Amino acid sequence: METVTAVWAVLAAAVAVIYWFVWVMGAAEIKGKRAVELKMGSITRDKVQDKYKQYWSFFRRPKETASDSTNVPAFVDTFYNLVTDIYEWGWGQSFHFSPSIPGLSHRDATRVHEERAADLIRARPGLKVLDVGCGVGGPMRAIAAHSRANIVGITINEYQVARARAHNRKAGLDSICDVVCGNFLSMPFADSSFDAAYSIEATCHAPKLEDVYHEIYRVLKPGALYVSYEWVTTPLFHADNEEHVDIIQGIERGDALPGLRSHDEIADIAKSVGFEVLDEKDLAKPPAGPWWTRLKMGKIAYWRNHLLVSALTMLRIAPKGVVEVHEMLYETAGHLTRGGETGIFTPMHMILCRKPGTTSAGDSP
Ligand SMILES: C=C(CC[C@@H](C)[C@H]1CC[C@H]2C3=CC[C@H]4[C@H](C)[C@@H](O)CC[C@]4(C)[C@H]3CC[C@]12C)C(C)C
Ligand SMILES: C[S@@+](CC[C@H](N)C(=O)[O-])C[C@H]1O[C@@H](n2cnc3c(N)ncnc32)[C@H](O)[C@@H]1O
Repeated sequence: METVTAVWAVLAAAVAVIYWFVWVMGAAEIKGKRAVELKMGSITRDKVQDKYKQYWSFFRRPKETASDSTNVPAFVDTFYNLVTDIYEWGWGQSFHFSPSIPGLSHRDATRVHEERAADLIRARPGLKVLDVGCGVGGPMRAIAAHSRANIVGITINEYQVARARAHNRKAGLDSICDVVCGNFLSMPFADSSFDAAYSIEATCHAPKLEDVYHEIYRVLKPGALYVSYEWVTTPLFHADNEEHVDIIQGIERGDALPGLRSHDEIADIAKSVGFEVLDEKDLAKPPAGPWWTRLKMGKIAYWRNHLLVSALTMLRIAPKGVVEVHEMLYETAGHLTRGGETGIFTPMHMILCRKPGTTSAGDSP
């Protein structure tokens, strides 16, 4: 009898160990980050909690300084130091949403959404394409592999540059993918130096959309195409509805956004900097499958992750402050899900633009 119990105990322990490695730690094989490797970007271990407090102070600023947007890039940089590793570990190398597609994994649905952007700007071999707000380069690698175009990404966050470059090398795409650290409101690139550009869920961090669109317009060659997936409120949002306002403010606080824009502002802003608008639509609208189910279906996973980050912090493997950041993200996931379910918010309002003029790149198929 004791032997049977012992065998069962050994079997149960083996299953637990396999579960731990396959589900908890093993995710790193696909996503590139293990729970035990959670750092907080370029922030030193002892400064994480202070930086987290500093992040929140942005939302408590007095009214007089709220209109001063010069500190936004620094606040966004702090945010990405805090969240980049958790995003990579818990979501993957592409820091954006995508419509769910029946029969396809999240990974494949993500790739389809990224390839759609590449096809819209007609990315192809020999073109030099700009990725505005590139994160750790998930979209860049998918688009480079799909189109064989040369991609240059820009991100404000130094830590992401290092991560993106390491991933590019590992994927064997470093000969056609490059990443620079810089502010997309004032880019270190010459006028008319790119054949095409895209931005995926990144320009929402700009205090004024016209500033980043103006920069993109400047660095594009005449005739070049630009596509963006924008975070916006939809026509279903009502500013006099308390629940709506609560959801939108929750999204802004948990995602380092200086203020969400309305869907009907985007095309006017693009036109105001000189672009022709070729197409505009909410890619989340049916028949597209809901983008928020991936967030919602993970409740059990969130609790497992919460226990894991708490344990790693207690063991001093992860720095103090990771639990707070993880809790903030958990709350944000709730607000994003409500935004999707109510239909008042979309993270994929697509706008396709063209810089007027003629070029060999943008015009030919
Ligand atoms: C475009 C932006 C980021 C969009 C998404 C990639 C991220 C938004 C919310 C993030 C997450 C929320 C919950 C986390 C969870 C608690 C944790 O256990 C694992 C990671 C999360 C799933 C995390 C992953 C990335 C997001 C979905 C913004 C910033 C403009
Ligand atoms: C949500 S992530 C999306 C990253 C990438 N597009 C993707 O889908 O994986 C937003 C990105 O925009 C970048 N970003 C935000 N503000 C920026 C700024 N002022 N200049 C340059 N990059 C910025 C962030 O550093 C981050 O890489």
